[in-house]
Formats: sequence, C-alpha cells, structure tokens
Amino acid sequence: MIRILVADAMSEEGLAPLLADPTIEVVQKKVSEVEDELDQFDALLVRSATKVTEQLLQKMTNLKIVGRAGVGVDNIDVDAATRYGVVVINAPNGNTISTAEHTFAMMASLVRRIPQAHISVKSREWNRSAFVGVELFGKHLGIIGFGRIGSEVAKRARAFGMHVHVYDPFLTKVRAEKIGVDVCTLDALLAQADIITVHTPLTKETKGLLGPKNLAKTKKGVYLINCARGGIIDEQALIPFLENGHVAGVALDVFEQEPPGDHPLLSFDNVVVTPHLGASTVEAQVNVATQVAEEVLTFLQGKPVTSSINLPTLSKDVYEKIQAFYTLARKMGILASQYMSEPVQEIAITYSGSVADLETTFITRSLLAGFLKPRVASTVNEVNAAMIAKERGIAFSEKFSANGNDYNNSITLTVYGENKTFTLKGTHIAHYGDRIVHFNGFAIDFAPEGHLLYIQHHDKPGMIGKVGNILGDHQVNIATMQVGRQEAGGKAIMMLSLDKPLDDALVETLEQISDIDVVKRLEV
Ligand SMILES: NC(=O)C1=CN([C@@H]2O[C@H](COP(=O)(O)OP(=O)(O)OC[C@H]3O[C@@H](n4cnc5c(N)ncnc54)[C@H](O)[C@@H]3O)[C@@H](O)[C@H]2O)C=CC1
Ligand SMILES: O=C(O)C(=O)COP(=O)(O)O
Repeated sequence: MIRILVADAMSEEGLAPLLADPTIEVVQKKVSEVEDELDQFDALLVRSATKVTEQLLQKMTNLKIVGRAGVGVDNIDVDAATRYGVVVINAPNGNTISTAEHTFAMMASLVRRIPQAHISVKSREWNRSAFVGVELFGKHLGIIGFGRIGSEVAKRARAFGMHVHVYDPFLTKVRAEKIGVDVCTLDALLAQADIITVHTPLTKETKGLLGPKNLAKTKKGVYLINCARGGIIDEQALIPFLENGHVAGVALDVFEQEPPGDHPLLSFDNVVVTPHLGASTVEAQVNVATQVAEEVLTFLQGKPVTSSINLPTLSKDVYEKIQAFYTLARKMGILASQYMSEPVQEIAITYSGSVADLETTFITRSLLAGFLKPRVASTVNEVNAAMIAKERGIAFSEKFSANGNDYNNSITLTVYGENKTFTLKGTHIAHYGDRIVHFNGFAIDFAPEGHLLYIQHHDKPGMIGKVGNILGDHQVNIATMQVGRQEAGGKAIMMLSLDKPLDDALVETLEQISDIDVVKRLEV
C-alpha cells in the first residue's frame, strides 16, 4: 500500500485522484501528529506552512516525492531533498490568477483605505472625510518580477488605465513587447512608480530588494505591495519610511516570519495586512491540489513528472521517445558496475544514431543511477545520480554521433577504472527489445536481463560442453547462450542466461576449468 502524508490543508476535490485510488492510503495530518510513522510515507504533500527540512527528510526514509501545492518552494530544503534522491514538484500556475487578483484587492484596499473605513463603520462611525482615497487610473505601477503573477497583474492594471513599468532581469524583450509593457531598470522603476508591487521568488538577490537604499529612491507618497514572499521588502527598513510619511501605505500578504506575531508594522494605520491569502481561493486550491495529486500519481506509476524542481522535466511525447533508452541505459549501468568491481574515475557515454537526437540528460542519469546503485548505501536515482557521481569523484561525459555504427541507435559506455577499462555497447530494437552488442571488446548479442553468467575463456573446442555439463550436473538450466570471440583460437566469451543464480561454490568450480580466465555473475 502506498502511503501519502498530506501535511497542510488541501482541497478534497483536488486530492480526489489520490483518495479514489484503492492502492493508496492518504493520511491528512500534521507532521507532528505522525512522528512515529514518518518512515512509512512514500509521498509528502505540503503548502507553505510545513517546513520540509533536512531533519524531516532524514526521518522520512521511505519518501520518494514531495509535492508543493503551490508555487514557492522556499519552505522545502530542495538541496537536501536532491541529496536524498527525493523528487520535489510544485504546482506552478494553479494559483496565479488568485494571487494576481489578491494583489489587486490589496491595491484597491490601500489607495481607497477600505480596511480602515470598514473598521470605522463597524465601530458605528460615519466619517466620510477621513477616508478620501486616490484613483488607480493614470497612476504608474512598478512591477518587480514579471513572471506568471507579475504579468497577470500587468494585464489587470492596464484595464484600470494604469501605466505599467516592469523590472525583471530575466525578461526577454520579445515577451515584454508581446505584453506591451515598459521594461526598465530597477532605478527607473523606483523613481517613476506611484505604486510598487513585488512578484519575485525569495532568493539571495531578492531578499531585502526593497531595503533602505532602494526605498530612498522611491517617489514620496509611494504605495508598496508584497504578495510574493516576506523579506523581499525589508520589514525593518519600512518603519522609518512609514513614520516620516515617505511611504503612503503598505499592503502585506506575506511576512518574514509567519505568523508575524506582535510585529511593529501592525501598529501603523496605513499598513494593510492579510494572513498569506494570495492563493486562498476555492478555485486556486482545487487547481493546485489537483495538479500535485495528478503529478504524484503519475510519478508513483513510474511516469515522468512535468513540474519538477530538481529533475529535468519531460513532456509526455519526449518521455515516450526516451523511455526505451532510459531502461537500456539503466541496465548498462548495472552491468558495468558489476563487471568493474573496483573504483572508477570516469564514465564516458556516446549516443549514436537516432538516440543522439533525444533529450539525453535523463538517459545519462538513469545510466549513472544503475551504475551507482550497487556502490552506495543511500537511495540513488535520477534525482541525485549526477550529484552522487560528482561527490564520489566519478567524472562523466556525453558525446553524440549521428552515425549509429551498423545500428539505428546505440549507446556506448566506457568506464575507466584504476587498473582497467570496460566498454559496453547496447542498442534498442523496436518490438524486440534491449540488446548488448559489444561486451568488453567482444562482439556479441544478448538481452541484458535476469541471471547472467559471463565467462571469458580461450577459444578451444569443448569449452561450451564443459560449462554446460557442470551447470547441468547442478540442475542449473541455461535459458539462452551467446558466444563471441576476437579471433579463432584467441580470447572468447560466453554470456549465459540462467533460470536461477549461481552459488559461490559453483562459480569456483567453473573458475577451475582450465582455459577459463574469468567467471562473473551479473544480475540485472
Ligand atoms: N501570496 C501567496 O499566497 C502566493 C505567493 N506566490 C509567490 O509569488 C512569487 C511569484 O510567483 P510566480 O509569478 O508564479 O513566479 P514566476 O517564477 O512565474 O515569476 C517570478 C519572476 O521573478 C523574476 N525574478 C527573479 N529574480 C528576480 C530579481 N532579482 N529581480 C527581479 N525579478 C526577478 C523571474 O525572472 C520571474 O519572471 C513567488 O515568490 C511565489 O512564491 C505565489 C503564489 C501565491
Ligand atoms: O504558492 C505559493 O507560493 C504561496 O505562497 C501559496 O501558499 P499557500 O499554499 O497558500 O500556503
């Protein structure tokens, strides 16, 4: 039974695909309520409240995927998740509209003083002159961060007759022109804007972006809005600017610490606040929960996810094309690792023919994961394979060749060890399967599957018979057998596929046959 912990409040409607699956148990509890069972969950779903720390990941030893039902993953230690081989996904666009609309609600609240007027009327006052606002029409709006939410805010601002100025160092000119906004420098935005709204992630660069220096560059009477992440506008730095009236008002949906407690900003009449409600609409919550639920289900079914933070993302089309090579590469990694039972320094992969045109990052990671699996105690998969290889001092490289060398496609793997080099070549043949067509310098043709027995020997009459007799005497059935040699009378190999694995004693018996140099069991 697959177990999924849903640690933050999520839409039941959105979780329906998981709740309806009889092979899945969904536990909707806080982490603190399931401390004793943390090692039993395969997946963890969160919003922004649960902090997915390294300590939590260490306790969740069976965890394979963390799904963030929302955008920001700053509550998740993505580096630690990557190290532990845990996939992190989010729901990048399910709450875009809700957050853009909330930003507008905050903007209207700020300039028309709606929350203050509301409190006044509820206190049985009727003080119309105290709540004179300003229009949005004709005002200059500065948007910092022009991604999904920033651009939706811009569309709405234009409908309100505002002039929109945008600062986003990663925005391409083509995209900006398409939307028809004024793209400017941060300084130009700060100098022109009557209202500034931030829509960036919280990063090293954006933390304190609106701090003392940049706040001083804003227009006197500016309004500020943060519906992105606490800390992009420096909360402490705001205080003197509010006290001296330089900043006319601030709207905050997010805080450096959530909840903010008894924060000094809360004492200002012109600071409008909401408790991180940007994504809190029925629609957004259904959207984000549905997106992560479907993605988690897809992932647990062994299919590729489309919104991963720490895996290359693949479309369904691309996945279908690479799937066969992904499996072949994994098997090649496993074979090479078992054959090269010594430290290795480098793994070189050459993709030839049709496979060279595909997105090979995933295929390479699959091969590395296959190679590393028998060598590391921790989980190793496509998420952390490249990182673990680097940590262990194993360099890896990819080369591409249009020529498939007699095959429509092939993957050639060369592993450089301390004392030897091992080469393997595999191909995938549609409707036939994976074949290894070159093994350690010998042309051969076998399926990399099951209990394999590799024997390197001298090319002499009777060798096959000797091996066959010993295996037969010990009730070991040979399913298939392939042979190859470099030249008549020279070195030769046999690759046998057996119905059961050999024990150590039988391997030793085979090794004692004269003219046999190497006997290796390979399990794929
Ligand atoms: N209040 C709430 O409930 C919600 C808050 N959010 C937050 O809103 C923010 C934006 O979300 P999306 O628009 O979906 O993200 P996005 O990734 O589509 O857009 C972010 C934009 O910020 C830009 N950016 C990055 N570094 C920058 C810098 N140093 N200066 C200026 N621009 C920079 C990027 O180029 C990108 O265009 C995120 O922090 C997210 O966590 C999102 C949803 C709900
Ligand atoms: O999606 C985001 O980045 C948000 O900030 C929404 O947070 P929430 O899921 O409402 O806790």
